[in-house]
Amino acid sequence: MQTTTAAAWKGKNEKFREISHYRQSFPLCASTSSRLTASGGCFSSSQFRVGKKNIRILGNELLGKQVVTSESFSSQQSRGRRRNSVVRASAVFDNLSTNLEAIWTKLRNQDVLTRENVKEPMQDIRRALLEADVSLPVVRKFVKSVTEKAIGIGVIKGVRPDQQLVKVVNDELVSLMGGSRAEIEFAKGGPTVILMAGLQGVGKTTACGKLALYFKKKGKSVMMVATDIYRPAAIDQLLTLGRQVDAPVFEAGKNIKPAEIARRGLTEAKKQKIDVVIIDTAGRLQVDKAMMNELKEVKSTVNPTEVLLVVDAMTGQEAASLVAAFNLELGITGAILTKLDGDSRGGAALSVKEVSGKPIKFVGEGEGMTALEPFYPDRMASRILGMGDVLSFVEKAQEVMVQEEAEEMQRRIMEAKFDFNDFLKQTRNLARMGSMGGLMKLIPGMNKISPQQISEAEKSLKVMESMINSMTKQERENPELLAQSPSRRRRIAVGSGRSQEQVSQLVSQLFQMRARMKNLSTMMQGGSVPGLGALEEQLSGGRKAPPGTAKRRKPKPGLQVSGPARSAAKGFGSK
Ligand SMILES: Nc1nc2c(ncn2[C@@H]2O[C@H](COP(=O)(O)OP(=O)(O)OP(=O)(O)O)[C@@H](O)[C@H]2O)c(=O)[nH]1
Repeated sequence: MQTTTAAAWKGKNEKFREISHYRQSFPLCASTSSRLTASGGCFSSSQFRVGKKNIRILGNELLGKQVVTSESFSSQQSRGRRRNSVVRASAVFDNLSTNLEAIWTKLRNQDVLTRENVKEPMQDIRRALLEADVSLPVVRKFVKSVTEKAIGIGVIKGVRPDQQLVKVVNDELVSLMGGSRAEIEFAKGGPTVILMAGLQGVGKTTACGKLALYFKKKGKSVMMVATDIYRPAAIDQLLTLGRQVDAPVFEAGKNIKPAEIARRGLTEAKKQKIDVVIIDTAGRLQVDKAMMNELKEVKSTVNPTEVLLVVDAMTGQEAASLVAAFNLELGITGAILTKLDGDSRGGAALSVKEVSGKPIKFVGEGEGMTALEPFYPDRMASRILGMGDVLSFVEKAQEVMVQEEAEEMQRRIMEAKFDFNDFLKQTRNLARMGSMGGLMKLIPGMNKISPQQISEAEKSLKVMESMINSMTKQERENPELLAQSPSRRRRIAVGSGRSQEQVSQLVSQLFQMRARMKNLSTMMQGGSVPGLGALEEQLSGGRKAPPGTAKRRKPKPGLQVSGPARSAAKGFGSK
């Protein structure tokens, strides 16, 4: 039978915690009318009043912490039918997925994505994300970034604008959730120590058991350490879970400081040559000084490899703020998002990384010990959009387009016809790909470029774009006109708000690029790529002034190009 947990009642969480604790601490139920069994469970059919609702308890489970209610039972029954892990996580995003689906249809009759026609879908996306309980600053940033990327795409042959938008939204969702999977760090020597932190009832102890099983399946030996000396039955709960997953639990009773228990546990684990030590800690109703100090003490005592904050998905964007707060106070390495199988709207999964800077490392999707999965941003994004086939179709079409463009570009390069239109197209292609970083990595020999150099290059490309936009059609197609005419260069400088020196430099760079690219293509045919150093220099923002530009001590009105570009630039320049 499926069960709903005490904490699984959004908004009634705390009440249920109380009930849960009553059930462990006192022989009477919270309703005062039902007696508890000796083991802490209710007799069946007890009544609770939570808010305005009467909740009837139908049965009790392990450790008196799980309750099946009349209300939860029917909804759980229908949910139970869909109980494989993929579908369970999708269920969290059901609303968001449905809302997004409706949005794509609004673009069906468009030819291309423009600032105007994406406006309405973007407002809808904004609303859908807010409804999913994603935090407002995150939503704003997301919408801005999707808009910019969407309108920069242009036409991709055979791909509809709505499909393009799906792809952009997918890519942005992935990057919002951290890009790639954040793995658990393992200690270089000695046991890997994982310190678990979190508020009361979020699923810390359960997550300890789940993690223990996860590592055991990976062939590691695991020990759990019980340092929650405050909650009655917390130690028993961990011992039971330990038996369930077949992992030893270190406990030293309740009359000893948590940091000392942790220290002794670690010593014992070292003695037994245990690979992974998971330390369960006490939760509080809210972040308070005493809790933080205690955690800090445990942390400094055991020097953990990982500090994982367990947060409840049902608290939505609050979960994200909590991760940020704990990170500031304690310093954490990541989060475990629990109860993603519940009625949450998914906002936490989307907000945590952006709000806190810390990744979600695992998600809990049920009460059972196997209901824990590593968090993969790309898989989660696909689940939200549910459009895997559209995504791969757009990717394929983009590849084909890039290839066709590349072939055309290559032809023009070979013929030394690379002009300012090509230059602009390339600049826009780079922008369309999000960041130059991704592209650079694909070019052999270019992956050594630092992110700072890439961002400088991106800035410098923007400057270039502004100057090219001030050129006439003729000048773009025929850069020789600019090389020969200082007055044209002056006009462009005024029009683009740049200096004449910058315009001269740009013109000079184009000729150098022409020559180098020609060089490059000849070399590539011969199998070597020695010209990349020069290209790298070009793209890193022209830090070194190209020879023959206005950076020379005595700028000349015409342009001269030296080095490898000399042959191509021959004939242009000077008055
Ligand atoms: N549905 C669902 N329930 C969960 C999940 N993780 C934990 N729970 C349930 O949430 C309740 C609280 O879990 P615990 O592990 O006891 O929470 P805790 O954070 O250790 O609580 P304290 O020790 O009091 O701070 C239990 O009933 C768990 O079965 C999950 O991923 N999904």
